[in-house]
Amino acid sequence: MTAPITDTVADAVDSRGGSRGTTFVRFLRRPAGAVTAVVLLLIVLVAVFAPWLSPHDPNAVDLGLTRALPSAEHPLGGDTTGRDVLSRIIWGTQITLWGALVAIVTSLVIGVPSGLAAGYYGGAVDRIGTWISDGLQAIPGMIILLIVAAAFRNDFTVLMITVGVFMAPGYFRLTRSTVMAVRGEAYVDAAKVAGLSDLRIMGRHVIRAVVAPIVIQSALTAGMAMGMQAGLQFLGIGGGTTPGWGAAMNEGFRVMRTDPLLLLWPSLALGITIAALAVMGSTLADVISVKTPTLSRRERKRIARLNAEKTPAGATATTTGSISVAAVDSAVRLENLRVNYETTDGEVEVVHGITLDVSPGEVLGIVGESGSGKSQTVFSMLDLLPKSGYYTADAIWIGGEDVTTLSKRDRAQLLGHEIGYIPQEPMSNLDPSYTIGYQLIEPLRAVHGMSRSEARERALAMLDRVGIVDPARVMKSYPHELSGGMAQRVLIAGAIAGKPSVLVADEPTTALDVTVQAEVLELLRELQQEYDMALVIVTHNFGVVADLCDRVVVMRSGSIVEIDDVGPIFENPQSDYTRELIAASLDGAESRVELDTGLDAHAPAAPAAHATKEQNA
Ligand SMILES: Nc1ncnc2c1ncn2[C@@H]1O[C@H](COP(=O)(O)OP(=O)(O)OP(=O)(O)O)[C@@H](O)[C@H]1O
Repeated sequence: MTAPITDTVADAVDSRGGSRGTTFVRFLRRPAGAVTAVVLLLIVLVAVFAPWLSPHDPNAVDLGLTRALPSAEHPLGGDTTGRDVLSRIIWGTQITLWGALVAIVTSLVIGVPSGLAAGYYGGAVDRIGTWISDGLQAIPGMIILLIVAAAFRNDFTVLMITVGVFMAPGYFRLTRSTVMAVRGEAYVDAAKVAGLSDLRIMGRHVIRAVVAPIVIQSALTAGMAMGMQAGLQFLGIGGGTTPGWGAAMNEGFRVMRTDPLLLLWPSLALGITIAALAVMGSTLADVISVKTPTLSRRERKRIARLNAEKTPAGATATTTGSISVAAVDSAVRLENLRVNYETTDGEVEVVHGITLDVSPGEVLGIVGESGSGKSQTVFSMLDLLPKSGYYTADAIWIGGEDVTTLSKRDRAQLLGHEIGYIPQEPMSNLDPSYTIGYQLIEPLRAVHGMSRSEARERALAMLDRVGIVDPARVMKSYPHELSGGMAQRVLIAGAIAGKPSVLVADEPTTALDVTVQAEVLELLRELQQEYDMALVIVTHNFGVVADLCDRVVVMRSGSIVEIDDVGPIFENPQSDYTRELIAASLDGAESRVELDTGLDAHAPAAPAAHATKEQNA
């Protein structure tokens, strides 16, 4: 038996040095992250080394320097009272960063513990915390700041502490909602059961969930605090003799017409710092939320090779399912297909080595409960897995050719030619900005090399064929003008326009009104027979299976539990799971026969209790 693929991937990941790098490393790998890190580091260095970097005393007045233009000795010139602008900007960096730090620490100290307590305990603690937070937000902060400035003689640090108090509700709400989302997690219960104190659980386990959002929030709050600080200084509050950027902007603003540079320098300093913090916040959010970095093609091949090497000689990989015809005679054949996703918890295998095939002209149903791996199986067939996922397979045969040897590009060429695809959600698969005609004609021209008039003719014919009443009008319509049933017919028309030999339909009726489901299934059956296509239909409805399919694959938790012709599956299911699925699917549903003989011939809901293909033919 082969080693579990996840072990091998873990090995591979470890061999690359930890779980694909820390958040910080991933942040630095992004161009925006690297640039902002460098910019912010420089700003911090300027602030720390201000006494050494500043060429002059920032408060020293030299009347000869009044409004002086930039020169070699004073690279940014002099201000309105004859002080060196560069020195004041450098010292202003220190003041600005200090102010932001004071405000953030104050917000953190107030907002995070109170948010933790409110989210963790809920009830009265939460209510009181929320009232205070709402109350703080309702108070006009500027008036309080003016009072504080007057009471504390414009003390800059006290003012920034006050700014921090007004920013604390942001941290409170963020922490509270994050904690609420995790407080019911099994690991929190487990910690409680283990007898840990609430304080310890919050401090050790729950706080971990809030660290990432708080770091992001802090980057944004720092920018806001700097903006407020500059705003206050601009209004002449909290400035004093402190060489702050806001005070410099105030001065520059007053002489903007005659000495615009005096406004430019502090504005640039503030703008660059706030922009860097904002970009850092959004890049961090990106890095932290998108925790599914993709493995390169080469890496995936290496992992597949490592797995193969781990398989003992003579042993074959565990696989479920079976095949019915020789590979070259099949329309599609999957051999030992595995699908993996990279998640925050590492590599997860969601399809565990399945083998199945479809003959030309055959209808194969893939059934199973939600999450059983049906869609992942067909996405692998189509090579349409999302970036964070990948498959490995001994072979995937399409039209008698093993397509795993093809390049990504050649593989894509099969779509629309060899394989057609009908998705689950018709509306979201049509572009709202283009007419139906454009969306049908474009692929026929681009993929099938038809002229505009040929493509238009084919599109009209296909729309007519799928039962669209006024094709010429629908061609001019936009998706929002169509009903769900019409949209699905349009997509079916698009899928078969290239006359594929295999049509893959992923729950094609799930999103449709129950009254049109049967019509769409009927249409699929007709088209499949008319074009003699193999049809792979994903569903969790055994009624659909009974109605449409020749053979059925029953999937559960990423494996095939049963694969057989429709007759035997219904008459004598081998697995209890299949039996339960049939019972659940058909329980209480009217049969198609009952519906067809009923009053409304067009109202056959979830098709098909005990109907068979023969009965419906
Ligand atoms: N992007 C993803 N990242 C991680 N796991 C995923 C991702 N997409 C799907 N999965 C997992 O793969 C498994 C199979 O999903 P799949 O979509 O194939 O189920 P399904 O049988 O088609 O279900 P449904 O009938 O609900 O569409 C599920 O456990 C799902 O959580």
